[in-house]
Amino acid sequence: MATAEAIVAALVLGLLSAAFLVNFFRVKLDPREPPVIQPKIPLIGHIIGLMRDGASYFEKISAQTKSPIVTLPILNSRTYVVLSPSMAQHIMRSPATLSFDPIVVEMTPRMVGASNATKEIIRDAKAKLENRKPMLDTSHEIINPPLNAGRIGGISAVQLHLFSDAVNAISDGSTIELFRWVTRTVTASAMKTFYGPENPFALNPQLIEDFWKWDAGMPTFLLGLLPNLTCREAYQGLENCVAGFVDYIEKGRINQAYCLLQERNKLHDTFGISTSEKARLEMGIAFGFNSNASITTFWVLNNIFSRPDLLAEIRQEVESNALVSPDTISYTCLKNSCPLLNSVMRETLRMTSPMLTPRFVTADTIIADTYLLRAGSVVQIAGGVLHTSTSTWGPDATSFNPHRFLHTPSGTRSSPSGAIPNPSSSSKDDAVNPAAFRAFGGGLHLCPGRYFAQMEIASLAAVMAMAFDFEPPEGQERVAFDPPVDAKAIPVGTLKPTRQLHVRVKRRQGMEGVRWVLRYE
Ligand code: HEM
Repeated sequence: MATAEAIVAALVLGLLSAAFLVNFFRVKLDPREPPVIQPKIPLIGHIIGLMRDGASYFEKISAQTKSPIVTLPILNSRTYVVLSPSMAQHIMRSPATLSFDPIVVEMTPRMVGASNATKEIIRDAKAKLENRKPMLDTSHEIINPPLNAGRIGGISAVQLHLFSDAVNAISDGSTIELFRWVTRTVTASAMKTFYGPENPFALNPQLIEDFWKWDAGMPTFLLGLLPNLTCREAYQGLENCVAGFVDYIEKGRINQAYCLLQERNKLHDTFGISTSEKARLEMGIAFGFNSNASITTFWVLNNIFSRPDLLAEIRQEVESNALVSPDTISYTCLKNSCPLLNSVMRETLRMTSPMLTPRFVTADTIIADTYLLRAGSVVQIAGGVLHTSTSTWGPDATSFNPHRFLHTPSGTRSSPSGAIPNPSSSSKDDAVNPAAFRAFGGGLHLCPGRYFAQMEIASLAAVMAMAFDFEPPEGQERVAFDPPVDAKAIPVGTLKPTRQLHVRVKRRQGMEGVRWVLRYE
């Protein structure tokens, strides 16, 4: 009996202490904050959900509410999640207190394994006291203008030349794993274009593989889960690339790089960042150059080649409007005169880039004249939810519709049959709010590389469509298109396929001898 009483007492005590701990840690919410979605397991339920379901967890959250923004209590803090395009617009219009910079300060060093000292340099807390621009503002001013649409002609020409060489080098009838071929081709080319012919990846091509090993471990790096112990391959990949960049900087080869990289290197020198730490920061920007655009190109190729009718239409469009001589494709014509190709590219981004565009709340902020966002919290825009909302895109929101962006870069709502109304018959209500398309983020930090990225994706897709048929590899009856998207991944960027896709690349009949030229103008 005494033992039973002791057990009951211990259980009661345990429950009381658990209740005390939950209450002690439970975040104190203000009634003006967005509606709260309580997790099933107190304190950590949302963390478990996010780890388990990745970005698709937000779809589960969205199904529980009609509110345009919600509060998720996590431990003794909260995260706000935006679930509507108009609320996303409000968030993007408040960069003074909903800032990307603290996220960059926290995440960049984790991503590239930089030291705390570098983190503090990036934070540049003294800037205000010293009455000068913070380092990240200057960095922004260095990086963004040379990536503007009007200034990328030179680097685009280099990149397109390298793409043409890579396409012409494919031997007729060979079998390639498409994801690997595209990502490695784009990486090798972009590194040459941005860092010059003696870039570390050109001198040691094994670093291209190391880069992608690192890329595969990115969620672990960003979550700070001790990548040196928990994902050794990705960690070693990063360290190898960093060593390559150290050598590159020490040998003065950064002087061969595109202007923004040279200026950025000088800025890092001004702030006293050491060579090894500068090398790590190069990996941060190389991620921007290499990752999302190449993964998107893979999906665009999959989406076009898996639909014979679409492939025929795209070939017709390119041939009529962008083939400026029998072997030459002009990107300017692809951009201006190939609406179907551009629509396919944006639709592909909608389906595979559920970006979260996080912002840190630096001071209490009332948003949309209604909701209080508390200082010290993070607000994220659930790109996946916005990209698949039937009320925004129409009843076929979760499927690929190549015509969705045919008439406008923001997209048009589909009819119940899946048709996209053409502009003459469509009403204003059919136009999709531009804030619903989240692939390139938005506001002050809207991706500055988007013009370059679209040039890469459209050009590589067009030349592959013109040059090749994709046939099943030997022993396979058909090409295994449409590998499932890794929807449960924490969306660090464009989602990857969950399996390989092998294709036999056959030159098109009558075009066997063409040496393709991609040019910018
Ligand atoms: C399909 C390809 C790409 C996608 C989907 C993409 C997406 C994004 C997104 C979502 C952001 C954050 C925006 C925000 O928080 O509002 C971003 C930022 C950025 N991207 Fe891209 N990106 C792509 C390609 C590129 C390329 C090719 C470059 C460089 C040439 C690049 C350079 C950058 C830079 C420097 C930033 C940071 C902007 C800032 O801090 O203000 N991106 N990108």
